[in-house]
Amino acid sequence: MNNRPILGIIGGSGLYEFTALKDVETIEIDTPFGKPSSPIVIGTLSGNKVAFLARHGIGHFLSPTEVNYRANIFAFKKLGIQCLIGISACGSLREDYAPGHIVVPDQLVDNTKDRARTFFTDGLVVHVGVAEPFCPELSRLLYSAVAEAGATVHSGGTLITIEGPRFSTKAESNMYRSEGISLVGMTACPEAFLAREAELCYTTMAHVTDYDVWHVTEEPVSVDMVVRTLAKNTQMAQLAIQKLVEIMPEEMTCSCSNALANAIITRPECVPPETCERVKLLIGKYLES
Ligand SMILES: CSC[C@H]1O[C@H](OP(=O)(O)O)[C@H](O)[C@@H]1O
Ligand SMILES: Nc1ncnc2[nH]cnc12
Repeated sequence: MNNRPILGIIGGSGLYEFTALKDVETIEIDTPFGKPSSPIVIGTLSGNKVAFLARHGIGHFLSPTEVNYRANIFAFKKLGIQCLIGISACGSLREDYAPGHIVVPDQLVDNTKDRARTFFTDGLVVHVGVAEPFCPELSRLLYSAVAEAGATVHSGGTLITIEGPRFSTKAESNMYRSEGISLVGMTACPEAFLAREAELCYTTMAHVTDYDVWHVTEEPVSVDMVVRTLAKNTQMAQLAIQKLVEIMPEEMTCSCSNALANAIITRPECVPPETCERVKLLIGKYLES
C-alpha cells in the first residue's frame, strides 16, 4: 500500500468522523499557522490511505470565522496529500437543487470579511489565479463517484460564502438568487483559495440541506434542519468518497500542482528569511535559484 494518504477529507457540519475508515491512527499536527481544527485521522478505504479532519472540531466548537483554514490546509500539505475534498452543508438558492441532493459547484463568490485568506504575508506577495476555483479534474471524479454512490448529484453552480455565523436575511437571499448564485455556505472561502495557494487539487461536495430563507412554501433554514438533512447523507457521503478513492488516478493531469509558477511577484532575495522559513513547504521550489 502507498504510505502517503492519497486523499484528504475535510468534514463539515454534521460530519465529524469518518466511520468507514479501517486501521485508523490519529495524529496531532502543528503548522507555522497554528494547530488544525482537530487531530487528523488517517485510515484505509478500499486499500488506500486517506486522511480526515473535522473542520469545526469534534463537537463543533469553531464557528466558520474561527476555523483556522490556513492550519488545516497546511497540515494536509505536510502529510504529502495532493487531493482534498471539502464536505459542506449548504443552502440552495434554486428550486431544482433540493434538500438531500449533492452539488459539485464550479464557481465561488467570496463574501467573507473576517478571515486570514492567504499564506503569503510579511514581505512576500503572491497573487494566485483562481478563475476556476475548484480543480476541474477532481470535480469530475467526485461527480462520478457521488453518482455511483446512488445520490442525486448536480454538476456546476456558484457557491457564495457568507461570513456568518448568522444565516441570511430574505433580502440577501433574494439578491443572491437574482445574481444567479446557486448555493450559500460559510466555509468554502478561503478554504478553496488556500488549497490553490498550497498547489493542491480541491473540490467541494456540497450537501443541500435547506432552501435558505427565500422559499415561499418551505421553512427557513435552521441548525436543526441542516443537521437532520445531513444525517441522512452521511453513509452515502462515505460511500462516495470510497468510490472516489477507487477511481483516482496515480497522477492528476490538471495544473493545480503548479498554481504558483507565475504568481510570486516579490524578488526571492527580498523575502525575509523568517517568511521563507514559514512557507518553504509551499514555495521552497520557487525560491531556490
Ligand atoms: C450548521 S448550519 C451552518 C454551518 O453549516 C455549514 O458548515 P460546513 O460548511 O462546515 O458544512 C455552513 O458553512 C455553516 O458553517
Ligand atoms: N442556508 C444556509 N446558509 C449558510 N450556510 C448554510 N449551511 C447550510 N445551510 C446554510
